[in-house]
Amino acid sequence: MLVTLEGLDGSGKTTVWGALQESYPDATFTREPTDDSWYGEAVYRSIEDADADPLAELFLYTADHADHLSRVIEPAIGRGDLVISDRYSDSRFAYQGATLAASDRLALEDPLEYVVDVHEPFSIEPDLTIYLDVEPETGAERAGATNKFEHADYLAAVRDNYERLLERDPDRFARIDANREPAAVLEAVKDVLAENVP
Ligand SMILES: Nc1ncnc2c1ncn2[C@@H]1O[C@H](COP(=O)(O)OP(=O)(O)OP(=O)(O)O)[C@@H](O)[C@H]1O
Ligand SMILES: Cc1cn([C@H]2C[C@H](O)[C@@H](COP(=O)(O)O)O2)c(=O)[nH]c1=O
Repeated sequence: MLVTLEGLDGSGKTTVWGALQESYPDATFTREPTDDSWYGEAVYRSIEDADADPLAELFLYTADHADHLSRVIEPAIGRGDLVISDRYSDSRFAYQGATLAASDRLALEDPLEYVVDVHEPFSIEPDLTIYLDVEPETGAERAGATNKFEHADYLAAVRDNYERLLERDPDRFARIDANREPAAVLEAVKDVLAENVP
């Protein structure tokens, strides 16, 4: 079973993901961007480059995802593992959807749908996506505004895209109010997992 954690920068995904490792010691815990491949390294270089080409950046993230799928996710699912990923394809749909919408790089009618279509032929849809919903200002403040994505205006556009994704796929997503204190957020996530993980 593939479970993904999604949300804005500073929503608390990594905090929750770390805490869940105690509750699910046999699960495969993984993340995007990956932190153990040269594809992931290339993505982190792009994140640090304020002038990165938005289309090139989309395909760097997507290359990292393709490698992540074949190297980590598919083998783990093949073994029957529970897989819990800190960010996955919805991050691309929401973030690169917003970046492409703000750029004149491509005249796309619907950038989010374009990014979804790029993934369609090869990616695997999660069974469950836990969306940590936080106000963009709170997310930016918690994240420390250290990179080009961690700004409230941009995160507001990303949040609008997440809302679209929840609307088009309500059965896959569980929304958690992540404006609350960490213990309350973790408790709510554990409840969702207890209801959904066999
Ligand atoms: N519910 C919470 N309330 C207040 N602070 C929180 C909460 N959850 C996490 N934090 C703090 O906010 C900061 C960002 O948390 P975390 O790295 O877990 O977020 P994230 O969603 O993984 O962010 P990013 O996507 O930028 O990596 C950390 O300092 C963390 O301790
Ligand atoms: C997977 C993915 C991530 N991003 C953005 C979101 C963050 O600002 C950075 C790094 O992620 P982290 O969780 O803070 O380590 O990258 C993105 O724009 N698109 C993606 O697909």
